[in-house]
Amino acid sequence: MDHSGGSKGPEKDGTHSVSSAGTSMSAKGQAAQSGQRPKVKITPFHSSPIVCSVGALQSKRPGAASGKLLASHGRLFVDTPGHLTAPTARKRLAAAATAWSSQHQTSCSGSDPALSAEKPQAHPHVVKLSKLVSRKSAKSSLMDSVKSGPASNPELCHRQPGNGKERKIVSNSVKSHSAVKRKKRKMGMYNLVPKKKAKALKQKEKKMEPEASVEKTQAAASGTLKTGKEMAVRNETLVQTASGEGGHVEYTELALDCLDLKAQEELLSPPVSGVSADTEVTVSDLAEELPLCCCRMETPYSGGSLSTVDQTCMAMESVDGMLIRCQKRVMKQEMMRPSNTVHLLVLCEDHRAGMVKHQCCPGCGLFCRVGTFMECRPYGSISHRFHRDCASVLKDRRFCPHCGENTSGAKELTVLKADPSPSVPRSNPGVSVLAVPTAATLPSVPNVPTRARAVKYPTRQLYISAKQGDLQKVIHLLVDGKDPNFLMEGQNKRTPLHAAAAEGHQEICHMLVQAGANLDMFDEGQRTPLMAACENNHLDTVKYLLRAGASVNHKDVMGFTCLHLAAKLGHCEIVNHLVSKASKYINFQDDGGWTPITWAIEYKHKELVYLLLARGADVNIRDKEENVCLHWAALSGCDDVAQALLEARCNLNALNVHGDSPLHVAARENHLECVMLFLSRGADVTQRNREGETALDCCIYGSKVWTALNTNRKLTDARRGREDISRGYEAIPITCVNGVDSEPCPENFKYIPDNCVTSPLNIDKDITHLQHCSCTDDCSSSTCMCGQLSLQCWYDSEGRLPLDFCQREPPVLFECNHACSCWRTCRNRVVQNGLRVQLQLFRTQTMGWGVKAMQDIPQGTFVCEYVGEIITDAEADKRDNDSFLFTLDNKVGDIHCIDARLFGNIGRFINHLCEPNLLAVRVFTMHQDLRFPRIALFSSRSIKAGDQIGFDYGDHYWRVKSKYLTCQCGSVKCHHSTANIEVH
Ligand SMILES: C[S@@+](CC[C@H](N)C(=O)[O-])C[C@H]1O[C@@H](n2cnc3c(N)ncnc32)[C@H](O)[C@@H]1O
Repeated sequence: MDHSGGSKGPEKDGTHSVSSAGTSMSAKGQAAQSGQRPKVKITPFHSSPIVCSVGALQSKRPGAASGKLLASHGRLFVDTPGHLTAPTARKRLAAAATAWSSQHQTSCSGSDPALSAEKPQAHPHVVKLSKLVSRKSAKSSLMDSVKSGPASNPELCHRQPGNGKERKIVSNSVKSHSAVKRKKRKMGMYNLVPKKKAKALKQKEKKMEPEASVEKTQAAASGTLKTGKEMAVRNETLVQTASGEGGHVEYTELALDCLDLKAQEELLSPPVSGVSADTEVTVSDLAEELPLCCCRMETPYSGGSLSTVDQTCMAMESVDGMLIRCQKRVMKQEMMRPSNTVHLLVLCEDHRAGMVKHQCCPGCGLFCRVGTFMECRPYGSISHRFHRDCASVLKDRRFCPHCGENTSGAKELTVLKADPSPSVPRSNPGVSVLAVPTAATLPSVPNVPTRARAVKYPTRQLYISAKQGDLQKVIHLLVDGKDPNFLMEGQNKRTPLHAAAAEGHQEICHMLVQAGANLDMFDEGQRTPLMAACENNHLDTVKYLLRAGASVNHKDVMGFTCLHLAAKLGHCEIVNHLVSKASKYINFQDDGGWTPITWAIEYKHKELVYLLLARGADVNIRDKEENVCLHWAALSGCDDVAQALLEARCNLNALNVHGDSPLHVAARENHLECVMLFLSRGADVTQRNREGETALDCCIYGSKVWTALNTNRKLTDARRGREDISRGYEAIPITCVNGVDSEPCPENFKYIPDNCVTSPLNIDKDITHLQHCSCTDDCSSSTCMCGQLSLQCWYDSEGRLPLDFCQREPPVLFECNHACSCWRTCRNRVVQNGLRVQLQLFRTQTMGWGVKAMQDIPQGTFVCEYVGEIITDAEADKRDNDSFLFTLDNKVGDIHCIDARLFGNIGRFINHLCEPNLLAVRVFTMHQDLRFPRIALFSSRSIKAGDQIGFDYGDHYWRVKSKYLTCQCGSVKCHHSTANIEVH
């Protein structure tokens, strides 16, 4: 490339040797004579050897240098599933259904304003490209690794609801068993049966059967007694005052824990039919024993430590269609229930007392204190309360579910307001309306025929019906005693609640929950019913499950939360609801380190991305490959999402583990819009990844993305070059301007701040050969205070040469260096400190590029060094372009040159001035090999800001060059212009 700029004519020929008095340039006359192409070197010095410095040559002195609750809210039903007799279930489910409807009505909220969050403008550059260069998503690879299945996950195994629960139940039985041994309880698991009534019942049953299945109970009881004896059964006779009859009634209490486990199970569980599905059972199968109450039974609590929430009474009152749950604090953890057809309850003292008084209906488990209910008074003052529909039915005859007495003697009572009974004070602050309110909008519970179980279904039918949304059948099956927590084989061990939630059958969900379904059961993938509802976009079901107490922060085997699932699938309303309920989970990371917004970005759910941004999603969270959200936007090619992320301050220059920036990813994926956006935001187009690739290297050659990147790089280089041609290598940036023509900033050389060599020159840098200063104090000008003068300091306190510095025969300067005893900050170090004045490369009118001062420069100031490639004179002769040769000829040994043609600094652009303001001085700093001085340019007079700086190339130079070139310095005193030459 042409650097000569305004230079006129060829400059690469003519061998000359010229010297002048002040400064000189030399040309090789011998070479010219031998026919070689002449080389002219700038030699502004006299041809005298370097002998000026005091002691410079004579004093080389060697050696002188010296980083769950398993149960849901209000549900501790972790033992046996609820077994509902037909009327009980109907009643209870109807109440639940009423409650459901109200809840359903009140739960559906409107959309969130966040959904209408500000949407960023799409980037105007929209050009489609054809080919994608993609790398397998790290996400998929990580996903693969995560998909190893739940079996490998210890937490999953631990939480396997089926296994865990079964183990737990067994464990608890054993635990309670051993607890009996350890501790004598006053209230144990007593089966309180009035002897007489038991006898009466037996007689009645005898009359009624033969087909009645009392045998079953008897068998169990028999087993009970047998085992009870063996286990030292505690038999007690209780005496109750029967004021109505004025006599005493004897009750025999049998401790249930004296039963063997199998017997207990038989007593506490519904009859398990071995009949296959769809097989009609016989009449004898239909016969059942009359279930009597166990209001005085108590079961030790076995669910571990209870949370504060669960320390409240679980008693439910039914008042005018409203279910009201007592929330008083419980004092005892032992559980009670009115019959084995309903759940075990932890009760407050009031309700414990009410339970013992038979005020809780064995059919539905609701307390009978307000409203209309039946009262059986078998013995005058003894009151058994139950609901009309909850009476036990046998052969179309109805019996008190507490004692088995015929209900013909029972009376219907209506208590309009709170029972004045002290057990439940009217103003009891511990009683409140449940979070699940009641209303009348639930589809009416179908009328399940009492005892009409003509068909037995397998438990799995409950799952199927729940999935199909067959509410009637679900209720029927629950009434039939099917386990609502049954794990469906072949369906990832999901429960009926999973199935109902996944299909959005919230009314079935409610029935299942009411029947004891665990809200947070995991399937094989460690997913909960809430997750199933979220994944399938059933907002109402999600709302219901959350209100019912489902946990929102569970993670599945891949670490997904509900939010991840909903975000991945773009379920905006679900995400909005989840975030509104539990915003703290918005930045949860799954096993790949991805947050919900990462998934929304990757799957291009723009509205969802905006929603999550508005909700405060963190866009700079790193995934396991160190990607931030912008990497994923670049991968998906959504420039408007990328823009929104940038506005949310996502890091444009974030690098992942591969060293890729978002620009790399967008370029590789050929997403032009994203590439343009990133470039417009200042993405670093020169950034290299770990494979050394820039974004330009990653894209398709010749594509529009390639064109955009290539153009940008050129512009970037040009801009940077204008801003600082030294590329940051100088302490002060050197700007480049061109107000003359269209010539761009020079790029045909490599800017180097210090001289370099391209072939070995054996510069002597032996420290023992270095002159040194022994000053331990400040090195002062002219005279070293240490008294062992070896280096003379020419610089004044401002680091300038003195005004009387000999410009005609400038002395050679030796600066202090590492061999000296002084500090690095000593005064005798100027040239080695580099550029300190503001300079600018500018385009001259007649001399090509030149250099100007951008500040006032006092005389004697070090301005810059002439830096280039140090080559031998012979090498210089071989080179074509001599425009940048500066000879180091010092008459001491081999001649060398500095060629700044290929490697140089700002000095290479300094022109010749016939009235120079710079003076070239030979300086030694880090070595003192006299063949290789540094060429330092000092101001020979004061320079004004804006003045072009230049030195005298020497008469020799012009003698040679005048044939081809006339000086364009413009000085009235110009010695080398054509006119002046003619004058001379
Ligand atoms: C070391 S370079 C200086 C930078 C040069 N002007 C450029 O554009 O790269 C020396 C060359 O600059 C040009 N030059 C320097 N001083 C000049 C002057 N006084 N008159 C004419 N040309 C000059 C000549 O072409 C010379 O060969």
